[in-house]
Amino acid sequence: QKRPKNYPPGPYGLPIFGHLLQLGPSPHITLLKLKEKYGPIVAVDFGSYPAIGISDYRILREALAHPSFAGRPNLNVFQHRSRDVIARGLLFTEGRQWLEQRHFAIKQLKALGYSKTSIETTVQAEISDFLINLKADCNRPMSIRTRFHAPVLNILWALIVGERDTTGEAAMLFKICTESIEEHNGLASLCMFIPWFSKIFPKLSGLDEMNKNLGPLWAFFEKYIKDHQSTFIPGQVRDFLDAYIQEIQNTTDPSSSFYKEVGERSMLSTLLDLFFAGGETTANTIHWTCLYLASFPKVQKRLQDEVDSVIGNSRLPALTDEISMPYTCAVIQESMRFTALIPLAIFHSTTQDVELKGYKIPANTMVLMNVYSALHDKEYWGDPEVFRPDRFLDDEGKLIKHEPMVPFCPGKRVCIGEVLARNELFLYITSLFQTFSISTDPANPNPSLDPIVTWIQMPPDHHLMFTQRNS
Ligand code: HEM
Repeated sequence: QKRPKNYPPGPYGLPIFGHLLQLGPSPHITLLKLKEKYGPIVAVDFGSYPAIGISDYRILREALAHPSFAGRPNLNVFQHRSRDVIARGLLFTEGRQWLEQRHFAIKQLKALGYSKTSIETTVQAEISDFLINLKADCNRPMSIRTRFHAPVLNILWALIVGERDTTGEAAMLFKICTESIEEHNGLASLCMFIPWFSKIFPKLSGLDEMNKNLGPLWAFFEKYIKDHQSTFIPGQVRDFLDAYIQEIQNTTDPSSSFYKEVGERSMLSTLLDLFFAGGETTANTIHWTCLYLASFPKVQKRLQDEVDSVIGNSRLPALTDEISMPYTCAVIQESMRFTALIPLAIFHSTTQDVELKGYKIPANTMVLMNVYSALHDKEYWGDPEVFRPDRFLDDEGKLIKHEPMVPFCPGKRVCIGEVLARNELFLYITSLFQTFSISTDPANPNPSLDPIVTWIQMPPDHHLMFTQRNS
């Protein structure tokens, strides 16, 4: 692709690889370093894909709000995942297809109460079961690596297929998929961005295995889809899946993403999107918060004091408590800031030629929204590498809004699960620390807080000890 005259500056790259090797295992950190020499908008090539990285929260907000930056790159893994020649669903699509799937998902999830207090009872029931299970394992160091996945997925499951997944099969299948992404992370990015690499080395690249692992997950979803199709009564929508089936039945426009077979493929991909986007993210944020509070006992004690004085120990935490618990909210905010869970958001792409801060960026340029750079901006935060929830409170103890706080990427592609995630985080964190004190493993009292970087920043494996309070 020919670059326009005032394309953003950037370092020299290698033939074939572009800057993939230079960007290393933590591209968000490398982009921050490149910012010192080239400024906040820097050109880097991801193998065959020209890309720009944006590492300034003001420019990030401007780009995220602009429709020309709301595309997604057309990568082979997204097509494989959709079992089609183009990506389907809503997470990795753009244009009309994305808008249709996004509007539909938001409308239906709203109708099912996902952003309202009506989801509270479902979350509380899930948490109660989760706490009972945890009590059986308390007072000894244990790995919590995948502990939060099943309860978080169950909440989505209840919304989407109308029942809890009591078998734990969904959580297990997701675990296999995420572990294989983790295992093949480096090579997988080579075959994502240098497509012929995966054709020559399908085994080595890990793409084969990742696709193989998706098979049982697809089959699992298909079982539920078939079940719903055979019991669906038109006009009687029980859950998200029913609403989708109804939409497919009502669609007569052959160019719609809900039309017939395309509609069925879109349904499967949208389901996968909701579970991947909603499960891993929320479960890992709860995990990170437990790790931070075990590592910083004074913060934990202050949070527990607030839980004790506002909620006590004779009832379950409720969403109405949030307004009286600014310190707890500040801890959750700081946990999301400190973690920068999705450090480069999900790759964006320009949908047409566009100008940003005087630079010309052609259509189909991949855009790396460096969320990490905003959440760790040294000039703004002063001490971004310190875990300090008080930065979210003013002198009167009220919550402060900060412009660089963009963990959900406000703008055209803002996370559709933000409210659900925030509600879940509040209920999980308050319930956990109402019931338990969490400490580090005496054999490893200062566990590493360095993340394992894949598309998200995962907590390293370590052991924590849960001790029941007021027992
Ligand atoms: C702490 C939890 C969560 C975090 C930090 C988070 C963060 C994000 C981020 C950074 C994006 C990318 C936005 C962009 O591309 O600019 C995103 C997209 C998305 N999230 Fe979340 N998310 C969380 C929970 C959830 C939940 C619970 C759901 C389920 C309903 C969900 C569903 C989605 C979907 C479907 C998208 C794609 C939106 C689109 O491409 O238009 N997320 N999320």
